[in-house]
Amino acid sequence: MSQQLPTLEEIRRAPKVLLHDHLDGGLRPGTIVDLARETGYDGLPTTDPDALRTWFREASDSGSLERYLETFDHTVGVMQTREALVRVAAECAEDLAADGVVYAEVRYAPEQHTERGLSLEEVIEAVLEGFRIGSEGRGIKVGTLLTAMRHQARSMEIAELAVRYRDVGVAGFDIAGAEAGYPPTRHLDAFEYLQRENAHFTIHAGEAFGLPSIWQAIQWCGADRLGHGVRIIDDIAVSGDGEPKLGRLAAYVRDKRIPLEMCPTSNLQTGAAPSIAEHPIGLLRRLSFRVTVNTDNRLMSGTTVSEEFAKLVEAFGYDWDDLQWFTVNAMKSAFLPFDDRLALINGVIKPGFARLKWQA
Ligand SMILES: O=c1[nH]cnc2c1ncn2[C@H]1C[C@H](O)[C@@H](CO)O1
Ligand SMILES: [Zn+2]
Repeated sequence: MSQQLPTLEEIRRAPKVLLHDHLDGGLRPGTIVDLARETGYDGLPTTDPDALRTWFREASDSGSLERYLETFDHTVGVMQTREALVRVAAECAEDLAADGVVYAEVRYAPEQHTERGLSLEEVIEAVLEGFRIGSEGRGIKVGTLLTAMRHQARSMEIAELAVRYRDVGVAGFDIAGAEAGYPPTRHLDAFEYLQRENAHFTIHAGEAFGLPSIWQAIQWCGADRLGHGVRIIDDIAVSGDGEPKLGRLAAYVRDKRIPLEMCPTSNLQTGAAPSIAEHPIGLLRRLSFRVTVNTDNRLMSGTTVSEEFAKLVEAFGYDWDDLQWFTVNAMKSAFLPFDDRLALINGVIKPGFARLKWQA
């Protein structure tokens, strides 16, 4: 039985979907070193790419989201010119395609890339250009999500840009950054505006703060999806007989099929979960929540979508049907028109998994 479980090599060949990946959390270490040199950024902890890769992993293993976020100073620090943004986005598309990702939504906060004089529009256009270059001929489609930082006050402006660029590669909107102390309702005007505009958005919620954050994201702000959402587990009681009982919020999330953008390795690093084997994804999958599997930050977590899947296979014994279920869940939850989602599910994902299952 166990030898039939998907291997990392096989998983890499499966057509995968990634909904939660930060552009500034996925740079190649060598590119960071090049860009630091080219742009005169002198804050890197080391200029040796291998040592830098290790540094990011270790510095992100702090158990605190706030400390984890400090490592982004260095990636954001080198992403301040048009050339740097084009390169980083193009390489991101290349790396995802090389991992077998067929559809991705990659997010970043435009407001963090204007230190050297770029306008928000120039930032957005550079990233779109990079994704166009990196995706071409590689069997991947990449959309972007514009993120507003939750401790800042620019969400309305960023939301307006998400609407303005929605037909040319921007798929939606998000808020990110430290969660405790910065509730989603702080940005209610931006979310209400997006709803009036029939636009899509996800909210980082239920990662470093609990149920009130998830409740606000859904019931006040109207989020289409939840970034992480792991703390929904706090509204599920498992009694002595092992039978889970859902509270009202957990039941609502499941009944409404609200997608959970789960990022297991990232959660271990920020202390949102103790281990992969104890990660709430196991129970949430069993209860048929609309769970999706994501990377969050490939550099900080030293991971890929395939590696996240492989870790879950190891911890929970997931088979090809489970991995296909996560993938179809993600595709159903994408901020893409319904017929495009269906075309990818029926034309790419199901045939791709069928081939792998047949070979296994
Ligand atoms: O997991 C996360 N939670 C909250 N904020 C995050 C996470 N990963 C990255 N960020 C922040 C840091 C980045 O600079 C920003 C935009 O991508 O989003
Ligand atoms: Zn994130």
